[in-house]
Amino acid sequence: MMSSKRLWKLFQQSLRPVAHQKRSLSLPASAALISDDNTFLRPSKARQSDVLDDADVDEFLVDSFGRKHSYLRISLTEKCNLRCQYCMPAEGVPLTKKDHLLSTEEIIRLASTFVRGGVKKIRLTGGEPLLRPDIVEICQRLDDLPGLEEVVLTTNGLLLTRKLPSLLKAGLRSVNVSLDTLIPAKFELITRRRGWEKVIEGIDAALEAGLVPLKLNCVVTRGVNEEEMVDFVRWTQNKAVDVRFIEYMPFADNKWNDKKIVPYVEMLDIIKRKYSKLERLPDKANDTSKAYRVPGHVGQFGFVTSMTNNFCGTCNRLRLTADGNLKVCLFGNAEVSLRDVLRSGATDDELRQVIGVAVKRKKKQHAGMLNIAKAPGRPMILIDSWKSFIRVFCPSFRLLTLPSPSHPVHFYSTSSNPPRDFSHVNSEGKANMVCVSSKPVAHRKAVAEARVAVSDEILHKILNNEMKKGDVMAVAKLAGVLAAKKTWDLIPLCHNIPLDVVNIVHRFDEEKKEIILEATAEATWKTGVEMEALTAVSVAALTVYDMCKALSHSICVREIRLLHKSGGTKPGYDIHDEKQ
Ligand SMILES: Nc1nc2c(ncn2[C@@H]2O[C@H](COP(=O)(O)OP(=O)(O)OP(=O)(O)O)[C@@H](O)[C@H]2O)c(=O)[nH]1
Ligand SMILES: C[S@@+](CC[C@H](N)C(=O)[O-])C[C@H]1O[C@@H](n2cnc3c(N)ncnc32)[C@H](O)[C@@H]1O
Ligand code: SF4
Ligand code: SF4
Repeated sequence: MMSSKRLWKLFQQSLRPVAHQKRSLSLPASAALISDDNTFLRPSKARQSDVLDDADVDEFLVDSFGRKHSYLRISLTEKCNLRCQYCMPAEGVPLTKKDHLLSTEEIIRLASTFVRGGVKKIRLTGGEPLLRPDIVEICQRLDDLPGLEEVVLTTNGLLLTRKLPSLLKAGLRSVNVSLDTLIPAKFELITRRRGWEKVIEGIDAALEAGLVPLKLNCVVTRGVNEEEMVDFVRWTQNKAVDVRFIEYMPFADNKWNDKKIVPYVEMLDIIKRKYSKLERLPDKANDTSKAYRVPGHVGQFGFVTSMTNNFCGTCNRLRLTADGNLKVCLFGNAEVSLRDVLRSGATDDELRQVIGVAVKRKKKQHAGMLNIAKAPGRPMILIDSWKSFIRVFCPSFRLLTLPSPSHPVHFYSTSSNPPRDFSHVNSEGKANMVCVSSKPVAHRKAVAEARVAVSDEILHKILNNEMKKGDVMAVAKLAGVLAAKKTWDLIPLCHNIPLDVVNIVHRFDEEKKEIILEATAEATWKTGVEMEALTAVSVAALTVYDMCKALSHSICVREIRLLHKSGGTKPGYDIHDEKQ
């Protein structure tokens, strides 16, 4: 069988001719942009319409509500050169170690898996994406991916003037720039840094380069900038900008309470006081923004209403954090580490499988305003939102969600500093299901026992089958057999083994007042059945408890243990040998 490395190499090689061919295409007049050194910029890929075509999205990118995910947002870094009050603490966020972040190659590899699955648009974000030294290379290599229609970027604009020419050459198609105020001193207050003039320069550079309409992101916060909205709307008179007023999103870590939110309807009212006649523009499918225009203005404005009027029904977005976690929802806490899956040498199919499981778990909509406000982490900068929670409440916890039985390669990692001494968690903190593909099929047998200590009265009633709930031992044995068959469902890293037989017997030790349950499991397979035998007696013993608990709660399940194990390649185990 071809190794995944070889497969990947072949895949990359197969991309090159296509990429070269694309660069030699003649430039459509509308896309002809001239850079500052007077050379033609890289042609943007042609798009049929403003709406992403999601017709050919593969099943693994379709969630259980039928939403097709054709839009991927990749956070390139957690670092930022601003400290916006609503986003970051003054001291910045704790940074992930460099080798735990996705490398250039890993970003491209993961992106290509998504793109081959039907992703048409990739937005680079962060942190501040322009701080990533390889941003131009990433842009260019993403643009080379056949099937990807556009690579776009969200930035705070500080470094935009400097980086824009090379980014455009690399194929960047559009930019969203964040700007919350038109007053330089207020900029410093909101972002805790200087640089308003640089952002304005960046905006002008983008407009001059023809990136119109240029989307501006303006987070509106009560008591800070809501009165400035009319000034922004005035800006749209002569500038080809689309100012999006964003409802401030509260979350536990940004320490601002939800009273800071200015709801969409209130924002609209404030603007209408100055501009009474507004034109409501049609919203594009999957748009986060409700669009308006003052009649006669060149530009437009809109509202991103995540808090009061969610747009989850048409959500087509997935996110990749800088350390490689897939977030299926901005506000979801469960993340799957695609970096870990990738670094374990997974094939493309395995990656797709893992992504598919996560996508299928995507919720219908976000958890509502109040729950969002309580959510740990910083959803907008795409850092692992559970890190802080786990560190505080459960420092040694590494495996957030355990593997789904039907999807063996399914790693949920929450830490970059894993323990070293667990056999089923390797040195990178990954869940490690032992591969048994090379093991021989052999007859295997295991016997386990459990003891249940009961009162005289209970023992007497069981012996005489007088318990009100029914025949205790018959029910317990049945429960044990069912449990054995479900062992791989219950014990996370157990294999699914086709059992030949499970047999449970019991005897009474009247002197010790114990019921002794003994389960034998047998299979002809590649791996042993001791977990099946142990699960069988455990559940049988618990069922005895359940059947009898009306009479006493001092029933004690004890000594669940393996008595015998044989078959396969390793020497057998027998409790009697151990005693000798
Ligand atoms: N609820 C929710 N809000 C989002 C999501 N993505 C972006 N937003 C909001 O949109 C704002 C602007 O984000 P941008 O990075 O510019 O991306 P965008 O507006 O989605 O980008 P395009 O629609 O591609 O232009 C953010 O501040 C969020 O308020 C999302 O998936 N869910
Ligand atoms: C997290 S930033 C990353 C990209 C870049 N640093 C920037 O600021 O554009 C992406 C967008 O999220 C927005 N954002 C951050 N925190 C937010 C919050 N608490 N509520 C609403 N939007 C927020 C920012 O204004 C920005 O437009
Ligand atoms: S919103 Fe963007 S610019 Fe502001 S702190 Fe967050 S990541 Fe940095
Ligand atoms: S909150 Fe989640 S489901 Fe709703 S639009 Fe955002 S990412 Fe999509």
